[in-house]
Amino acid sequence: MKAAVLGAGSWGTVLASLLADNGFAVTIYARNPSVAEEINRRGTNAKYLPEFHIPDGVGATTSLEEAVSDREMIIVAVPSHSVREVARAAAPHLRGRPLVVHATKGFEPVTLKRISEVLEEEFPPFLADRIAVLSGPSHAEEVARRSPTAVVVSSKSRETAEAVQSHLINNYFRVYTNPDLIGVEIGGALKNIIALGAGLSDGLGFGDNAKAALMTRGLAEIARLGMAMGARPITFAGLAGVGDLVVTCTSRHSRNWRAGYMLSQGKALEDVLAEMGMVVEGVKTTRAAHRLAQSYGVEMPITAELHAVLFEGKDPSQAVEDLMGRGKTHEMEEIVEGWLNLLGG
Ligand SMILES: NC(=O)C1=CN([C@@H]2O[C@H](COP(=O)(O)OP(=O)(O)OC[C@H]3O[C@@H](n4cnc5c(N)ncnc54)[C@H](O)[C@@H]3O)[C@@H](O)[C@H]2O)C=CC1
Ligand SMILES: O=C(CO)COP(=O)(O)O
Repeated sequence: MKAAVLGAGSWGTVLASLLADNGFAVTIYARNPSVAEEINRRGTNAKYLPEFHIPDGVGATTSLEEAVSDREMIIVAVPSHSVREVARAAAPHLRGRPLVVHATKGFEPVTLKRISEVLEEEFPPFLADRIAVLSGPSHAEEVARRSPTAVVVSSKSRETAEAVQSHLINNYFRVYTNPDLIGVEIGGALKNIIALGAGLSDGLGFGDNAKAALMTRGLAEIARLGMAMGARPITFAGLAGVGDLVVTCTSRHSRNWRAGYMLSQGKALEDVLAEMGMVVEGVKTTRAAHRLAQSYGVEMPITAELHAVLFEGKDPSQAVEDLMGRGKTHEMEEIVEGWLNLLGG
């Protein structure tokens, strides 16, 4: 079986290696020729995964045509702002009916569309039921060392989700399926906002109470927007919801947490992003979620405060004070309502 992975960053490289472990011949599409050459010659991708040796069975190319033609499966692992451009360029070269799995956590910045919607628009209609999302708590650095990981795959088509599950699952990578495509995509995207907040909270010297509060109330607003956009509330109790939230808010590998921490130390956003050298999806997703919350009429106080800190120059300590000083409210009302709607509908 032959697969392609589009995007030679940390996640694309590790997913390609996972597929090679599962017996696939894999071609990574790398935009940067020196990265493709390093993967082919030395079996490394040192910028993103310093000590990782890419297994045999993985090669790289800078030709999108060579990467995608004649593949059983194509994994899209570029940042959310690049998905449409890459998909549009790949579309004319697709042959057969490959499974198309995206591993991108975010929304398209301008249109606010989910990534599977972008792929559906750019790929031929006969591939619409072959599109899936892979999400859940999965830092590339840990999958690289084959540390036990559990993730979730969703698609409009159960057959597609189960086919992807069969191709990706192995003894260190446990793959579940979930029929709620919208919820799985939204959980993976919105958790990055809360991770930025967790980094800020830790950097400001707040304790575990503060982080637990942020994660739990963060999950409440993720679920609130998710439900408004058509997700099932129960999805947010699973790997794409609470699972990913836990890993991203507590792991030293988290890019979004690290960015939040650096911001708390007084660094400017542009400097933080330049220093990271890797995509920090939560920044663009904060902007997207803030706009989505307004258009769906959903309250997202943590997201709104982070938006003010990132883009309106608000002092993080003031943001915390304003969050703590909000009017009194009830904890679970909207979630319970969502459940009741689900049970009734
Ligand atoms: N790193 C991780 O542990 C995980 C990342 N993800 C998600 O996967 C996506 C990619 O993340 P990472 O690999 O961490 O990012 P990264 O910053 O390590 O790598 C991104 C790669 O995409 C390439 N790229 C960007 N625009 C491109 C374009 N127009 N054409 C071709 N290549 C392009 C870059 O050159 C780079 O190689 C993000 O949405 C992220 O949220 C999801 C789960 C885990
Ligand atoms: O989505 C991820 C892990 O599931 C990676 O994002 P972070 O590196 O910000 O945690």
